[in-house]
Amino acid sequence: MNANGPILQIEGLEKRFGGLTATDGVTLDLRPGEIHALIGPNGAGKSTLINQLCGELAPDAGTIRLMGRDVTHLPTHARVALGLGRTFQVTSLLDDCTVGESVALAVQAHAGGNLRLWDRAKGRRVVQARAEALLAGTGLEDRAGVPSADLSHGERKQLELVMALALEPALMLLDEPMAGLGPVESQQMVTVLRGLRDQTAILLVEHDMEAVFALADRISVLVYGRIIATGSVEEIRDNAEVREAYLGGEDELC
Ligand SMILES: Nc1ncnc2c1ncn2[C@@H]1O[C@H](COP(=O)(O)OP(=O)(O)OP(=O)(O)O)[C@@H](O)[C@H]1O
Repeated sequence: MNANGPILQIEGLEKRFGGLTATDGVTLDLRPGEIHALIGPNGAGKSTLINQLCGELAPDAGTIRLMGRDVTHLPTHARVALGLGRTFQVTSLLDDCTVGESVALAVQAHAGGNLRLWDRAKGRRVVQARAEALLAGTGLEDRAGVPSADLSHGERKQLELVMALALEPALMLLDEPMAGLGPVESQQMVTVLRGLRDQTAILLVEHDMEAVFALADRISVLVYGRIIATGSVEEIRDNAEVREAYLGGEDELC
């Protein structure tokens, strides 16, 4: 793969449900280190697109390339092995585990057989150190001993993100990371996501426009399954077609 080539290339992707075209010729790319937001009204086809990228839905036409590799017909686990990471709209944590244990489990799962290179004690220290490094700067550093069940909604979202990052993905698909967060938690999540730029490219599906404008390098706008515009925050804010389609032309996109 070309190191400066796109992390993700989607070309002419199509998905139909009976007579409804939920993904209608979507072409989109993600560059290394980029936060690319995907916005659009309810029912525009954002989840359908994400599910095709994950391998949970098979497209009817088009291609998906991950770091140059055609993954269109690969199963989810093969895409994950190639560097695809994701979080979910619904939290899916192990409530019996503490924050520290949860992250350590994810680190251990990723390290797999490599841990056998060391004796048990050394292996545990390596996992522990990596888990602490992942938690640093997330707002969860001081919560390592707390059971996941006792976390606030915002903290659970952060923990899921950290666990997904333990797998060192080249591309993270984030499905509404701000959903259900209060203003303080949202701000914290924005800070955490901004800090991830060096680690992974991010495709961010998000309704919270303040967060999108604060984070996105580029924004793509999906309406009725079609991308009607891709551009910088300023370009999208000033785009009359976007305002018309997204807000019924009533107001500025703000
Ligand atoms: N499994 C399915 N079978 C039939 N129609 C579906 C299916 N999944 C989604 N759709 C339809 O496809 C269109 C796109 O839905 P999708 O959930 O992808 O939109 P979305 O942009 O994610 O919406 P939201 O912002 O509300 O989550 C909608 O009209 C939806 O009803």
